[in-house]
Amino acid sequence: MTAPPLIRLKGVTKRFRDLVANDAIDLDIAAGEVVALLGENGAGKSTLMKLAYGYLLPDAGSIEVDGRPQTIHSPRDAMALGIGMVFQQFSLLPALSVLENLLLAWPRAGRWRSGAEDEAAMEGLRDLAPEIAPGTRVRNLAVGERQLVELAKVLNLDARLVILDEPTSVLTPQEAARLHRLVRGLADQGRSVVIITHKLADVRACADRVAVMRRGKLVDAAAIGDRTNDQLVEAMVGKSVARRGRPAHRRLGPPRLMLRDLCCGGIQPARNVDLEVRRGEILGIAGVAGNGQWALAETVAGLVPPESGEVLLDGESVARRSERKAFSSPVAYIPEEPIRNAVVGSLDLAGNLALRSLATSAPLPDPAAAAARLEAFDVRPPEPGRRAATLSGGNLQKLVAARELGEHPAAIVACYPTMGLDVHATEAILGRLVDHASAGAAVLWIGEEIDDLLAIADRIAVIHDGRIVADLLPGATNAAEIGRYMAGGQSRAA
Ligand SMILES: Nc1ncnc2c1ncn2[C@@H]1O[C@H](COP(=O)(O)OP(=O)(O)OP(=O)(O)O)[C@@H](O)[C@H]1O
Repeated sequence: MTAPPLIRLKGVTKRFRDLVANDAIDLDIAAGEVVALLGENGAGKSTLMKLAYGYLLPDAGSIEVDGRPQTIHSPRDAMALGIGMVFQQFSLLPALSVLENLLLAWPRAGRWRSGAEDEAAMEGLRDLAPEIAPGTRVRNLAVGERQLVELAKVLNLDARLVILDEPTSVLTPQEAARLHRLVRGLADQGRSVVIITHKLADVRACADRVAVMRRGKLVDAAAIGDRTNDQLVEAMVGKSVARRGRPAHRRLGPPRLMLRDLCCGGIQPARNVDLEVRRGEILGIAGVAGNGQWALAETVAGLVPPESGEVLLDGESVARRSERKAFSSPVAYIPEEPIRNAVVGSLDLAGNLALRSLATSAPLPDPAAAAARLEAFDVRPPEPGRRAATLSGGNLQKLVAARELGEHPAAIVACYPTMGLDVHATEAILGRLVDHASAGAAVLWIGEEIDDLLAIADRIAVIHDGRIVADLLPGATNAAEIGRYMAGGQSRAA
């Protein structure tokens, strides 16, 4: 007799009012198996895994663990069954140290804290990331490091099934490779992993099997060796996606956005940045997260005043000098983690589109215009009156793009604008950046995918430790060279 799967979802359905987020899904996950869960934004992946994790309850269908029916009422129930989940938004407390965060979730905590307990709580993390010191405050960790702490927290709960929700969207290529090895290591120990991802590289590197969702339904499930990448993309979006490259004959005009000896403060500052972005140019900035990109972007976008130096747009200073100016900056801005930094979850979609107008007392766009904007950016569902917090992660990202890229900005600062987006939406957003540049905008694009930067940016600057260490032409460099500059290996001025 064959052993039952670790978890079996049978006819699982979840509705949010009239929206069927999961429609009679059947899915088995065996012990020791890595399943990649794919699907376009809003397909229902996170919802399905939240059902397995007891964060949501199904409206119909059943869940079996080790062959026994279970009602998983809460994450606590899930953890008792050996099911753990690492979310897109982390649940660590930034003001506490790494060790304190691990102890807070430590299931075998005694009445009094002991050195032995500290050691045991840290043991898992030591295997994952020996370089992370227990006393470091979480707020001082790079985002990739935070994710490893979060993962250690889940593994400390003796999880037999680890669910990872888009774990590599914020990681550098090197960190992603480490995570892939780690996932394979977990499978070798007999643990199961579900990895929700938009990246086919993740699927190829570590999955045994793929399951593809589309509009709430499971549309394909197969061994990884039985599907090509083209087949997977087609299963996800229903049609093949044409890649757009750099337009061959774009004319670059005079410098439009100029950063002059710009110094930006903060925990990860940027120092003495001199950059020019010409009219019609897309300047890509590559770098490992936490090397000053955040400070640079917030300063250029006019949210934070510079420590020194200048930001000029068409010769005029756009650096923040007053509170009021922060909202009236002419620079369109997609910040890092837009879900946390650029959306008001309790406001409806129309309100979020109008945030700049609300802040500057400009007239509000009418509801029909808001609906048209949501349609144009493929925000699903495109309902202006819907509360933003009910959108999927990728659709929230599209909402911010719809606000910032919907008009005709003279300059754009876009931080990781395609993070968490499916292939289709990624192409749409990159296409918008190209179109704005073609119309004369100066685009500063802080990117996560080196291949995308190489394919689309006109120039790539690399930031390391707050300084621009290289200024490269895509035709004269490659991913390996950029990776070396990102790691601080060398420096080269343009
Ligand atoms: N709490 C909620 N209330 C109302 N609708 C919701 C809620 N949570 C999710 N939805 C809707 O359910 C659908 C599926 O969302 P889900 O987050 O599962 O998608 P996803 O495939 O994980 O997307 P992404 O790749 O963008 O993260 C979306 O249309 C979303 O707007």
